Amino acid sequence: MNNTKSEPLLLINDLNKIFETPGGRVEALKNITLTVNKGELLTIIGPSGCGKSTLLKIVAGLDTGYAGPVLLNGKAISGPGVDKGVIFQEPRLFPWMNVLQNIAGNLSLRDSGVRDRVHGLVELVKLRGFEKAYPRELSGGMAQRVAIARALLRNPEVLLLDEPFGALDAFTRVHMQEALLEIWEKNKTTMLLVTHDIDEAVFLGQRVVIMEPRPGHIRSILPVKLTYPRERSGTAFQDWRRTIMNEFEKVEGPAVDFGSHI
Ligand SMILES: Nc1ncnc2c1ncn2[C@@H]1O[C@H](COP(=O)(O)OP(=O)(O)OP(=O)(O)O)[C@@H](O)[C@H]1O
Repeated sequence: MNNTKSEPLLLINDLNKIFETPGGRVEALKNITLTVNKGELLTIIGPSGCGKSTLLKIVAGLDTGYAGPVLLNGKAISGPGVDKGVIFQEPRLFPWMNVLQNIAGNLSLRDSGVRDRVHGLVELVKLRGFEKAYPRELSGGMAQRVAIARALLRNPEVLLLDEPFGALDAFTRVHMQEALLEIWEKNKTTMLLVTHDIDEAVFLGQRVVIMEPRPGHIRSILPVKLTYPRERSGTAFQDWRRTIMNEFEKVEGPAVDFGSHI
């Protein structure tokens, strides 16, 4: 399935980001140009320090000190907001709130509209039966699904996922990748997902952005011309994995995870 409309949502044009540090200037991002279409699922991969998180933070509006236009729906991103959902490696749930309350956040569950939508999201992320559970009672994968539901409740234009499954064991990670694809196919939310895992990048991405460090820049953007669901053990998947891997082997920098699949 390919639910991408060729309508641009995110336009990044010659983005440059420099950190001034006591040790000198760090060119975290250099000449980043990227267009992401509405409904697209894009994965970003690269060795440590190539600027993946910095790029995501800028799109999230969490870092506004950069040069070069970054436009969401034609408007410059000027700060964080509910139109940009962010998922980090750790789910960042409130320990004193149950699943429903964590998803609702500052929205009142007494509002029947909110309640209905929260319950719909509980279904979507497959947490029925755990509505009243507290974060300490959830597995890592379940907690991450709560975080995704919480972001989706706000109807974000784009969901930004920074190594969302990096802290999970390989088995749970594979399940979460499948769950995320299901959510994406049902909800059609545009997603940018940063990962260290080539398998994950190829399994999820319609396009894979390969970044390189010092300075952080895009080395290449490769389409993965495979329909969903993708069969990891299939020849076509392995061929695409090899194509991305071949490109990746040219990247300089610390090693990445070449295979966390089970
Ligand atoms: N707040 C900061 N102050 C100074 N330098 C920073 C800051 N944040 C990031 N950097 C530097 O910018 C570069 C890119 O960092 P970034 O965290 O975006 O990389 P990354 O690709 O996400 O790495 P990782 O995969 O390890 O998370 C690195 O050299 C890093 O040291």
